[in-house]
Amino acid sequence: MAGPEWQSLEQCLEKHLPPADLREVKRILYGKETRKLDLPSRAFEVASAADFELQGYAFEAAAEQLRRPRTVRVGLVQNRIPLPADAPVAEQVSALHRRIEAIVEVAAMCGVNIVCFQEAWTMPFAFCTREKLPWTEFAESAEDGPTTRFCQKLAKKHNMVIVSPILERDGAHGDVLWNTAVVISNSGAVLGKTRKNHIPRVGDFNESTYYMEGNLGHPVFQTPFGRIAVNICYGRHHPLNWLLYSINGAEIIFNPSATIGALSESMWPIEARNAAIANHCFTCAINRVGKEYFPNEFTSGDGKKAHQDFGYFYGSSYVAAPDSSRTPGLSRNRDGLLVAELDLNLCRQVNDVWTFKMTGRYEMYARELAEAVKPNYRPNIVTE
Ligand SMILES: NC(=O)NCCC(=O)O
Repeated sequence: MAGPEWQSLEQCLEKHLPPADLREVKRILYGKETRKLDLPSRAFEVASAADFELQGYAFEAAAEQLRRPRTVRVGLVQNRIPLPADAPVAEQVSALHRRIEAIVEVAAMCGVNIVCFQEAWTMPFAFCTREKLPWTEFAESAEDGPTTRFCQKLAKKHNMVIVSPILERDGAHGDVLWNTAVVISNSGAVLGKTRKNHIPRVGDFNESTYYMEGNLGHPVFQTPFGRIAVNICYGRHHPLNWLLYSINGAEIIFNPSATIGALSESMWPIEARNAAIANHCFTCAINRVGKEYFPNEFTSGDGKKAHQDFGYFYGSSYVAAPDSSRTPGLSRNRDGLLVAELDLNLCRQVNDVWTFKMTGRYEMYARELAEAVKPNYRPNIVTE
């Protein structure tokens, strides 16, 4: 499996396909072409000096007579950890704050209204180790921890909604941990929080060692820039999880993730895109970048040798739209900011054409599911 030397699917297609073939391949793999955003040259200069990639695209909707365009710019941030995983905890957190602050400055230059960071962005993705200390020391209060306070300042300064996925320490309930995304309003107030509903039990993703499945349901946050929800990482494999955010009115669903190539790279371009189509909304898939090495070896419980890394986090963050179009991905190997301009009117326009909300048989599914979860359920299999 390719590591950082393989930059991206897009770069490979562009390098090898003749233009006519490339057009057709892109039509199928990426849908209607997204327009390149004209971002300020200063933003590109700052991004380049700070060694991160900047890309911008716009999704368009048809003009309506009664509604004005509902245009919003989202920013997706992917990054590697700037310090090694065995550096002191406070230094790692501080280095990540500085890195994200620099990227958010550029997001502000690009007119971003809502920015979302990657899953557990203030720490290395240490859940593979199954060790408690020092990793649990990265957990913070969602309401008033140092990272939330840091994000509040940024949100207010840039008039930007910030989605900040962290490892949460819940002091009000016995100091337990959660995998949480804090949503901070552009006013700087904490609008609320949402928790990861599905915990992976696959490969080295040993996350149930640290926290349990979220207990906050499927909240949707009304912001001045649209209704948003956060489906954290492994939740993207669960169509009903996306559905319930959509049923609660989400127009944009962020999917902050941490996932590796050997496990999920072939699923990555499909799942968030499919969710955008199936739920008539925009989805924003964000993945971290690079390899993270841990001080102590761990095994994957598969009879193979112990090792000190998880595998390769392949970045490739992208935005998908309800009409099946999507942006190209950020690269697999660099920190990056993807800016996407969305016209939220597209959600209802596609809904009116494809009518999934109208043709979905929710009452039938609800009835049958209610039966299927009963312990004495007998599957409805017809035999001769
Ligand atoms: N962080 C996380 O839930 N990763 C699980 C692996 C995957 O969903 O690809």
